[in-house]
Amino acid sequence: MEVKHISKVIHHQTILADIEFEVIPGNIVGIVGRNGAGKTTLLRSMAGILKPTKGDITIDGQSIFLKPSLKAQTIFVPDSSEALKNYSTKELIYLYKSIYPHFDQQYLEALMNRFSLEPINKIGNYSKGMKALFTLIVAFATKAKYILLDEPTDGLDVIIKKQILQILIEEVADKDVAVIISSHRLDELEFMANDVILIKDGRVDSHYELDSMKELYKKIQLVFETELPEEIAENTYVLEQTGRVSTVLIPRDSTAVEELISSYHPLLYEELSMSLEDYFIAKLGGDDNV
Ligand SMILES: Nc1ncnc2c1ncn2[C@@H]1O[C@H](COP(=O)(O)OP(=O)(O)OP(=O)(O)O)[C@@H](O)[C@H]1O
Repeated sequence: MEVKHISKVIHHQTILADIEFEVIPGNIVGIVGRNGAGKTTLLRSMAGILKPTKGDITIDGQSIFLKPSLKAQTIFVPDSSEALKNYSTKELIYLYKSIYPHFDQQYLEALMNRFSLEPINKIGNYSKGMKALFTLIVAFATKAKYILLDEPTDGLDVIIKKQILQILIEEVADKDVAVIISSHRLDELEFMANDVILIKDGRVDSHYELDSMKELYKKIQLVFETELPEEIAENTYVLEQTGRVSTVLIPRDSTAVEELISSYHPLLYEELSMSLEDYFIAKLGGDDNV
């Protein structure tokens, strides 16, 4: 799937501006950004639900807006299953079968069994976690190639989250599908996604393959006789400072910053492993929820 320079303007407000990237089956792509950055609008555009003001979404080179049958290769799972709450599981399966020609009911039933989900007369009566699991299982049962998930693990307990992560990873490893996830949970994305796209004010601020991103920065712990020298604070990203102990990020290839640090003779200089979360906190400024 190619996202080709899409822009979306709603009521004279630019929600998305010139977004471009490619999604290759076999990958999990994380879309991160602060509230209101445009993640949901982007996912809904990729599913063909919203038509961009400019640009196009193509699958194998063909526009999903000019060839609507291609939309059956995508499924968008919203962050709240409110819209589905009055359906029974049976009705929902019937509905999805009519939209997705390759819907795999056997697979759905096998996964429902595995996660002890009984068929129900009203999906709204499932617990929040069961609803999330069920909608995810249904999404994979559609056999769509591009699964678009809006905050799939938001508000779920650790056990359900693990189950969801497990299904995601198994699906992508075994089948020719791509999963595109918007999430605030950077620690989970780090575990799952190979590709991370940071959206800021409707634009792609940065797009990194996880491994190459970790090569850009170095996380170090520093201890000085007194508190962190101001000159160092100004030339690094300070992640944390407790008394004389500071944790900072520095560009990996910057000898100038390394020299600056050593000129202050730290009592301790230790490299720590860097997480995706560290990077985004530095990039977006001091907020765990990007
Ligand atoms: N139909 C609409 N009419 C007017 N404004 C809209 C519409 N849809 C989205 N917006 C605006 O576009 C911006 C991006 O919204 P979007 O829901 O895509 O962001 P998001 O990154 O998914 O946010 P969140 O993390 O809070 O879900 C917001 O400022 C929102 O108010």
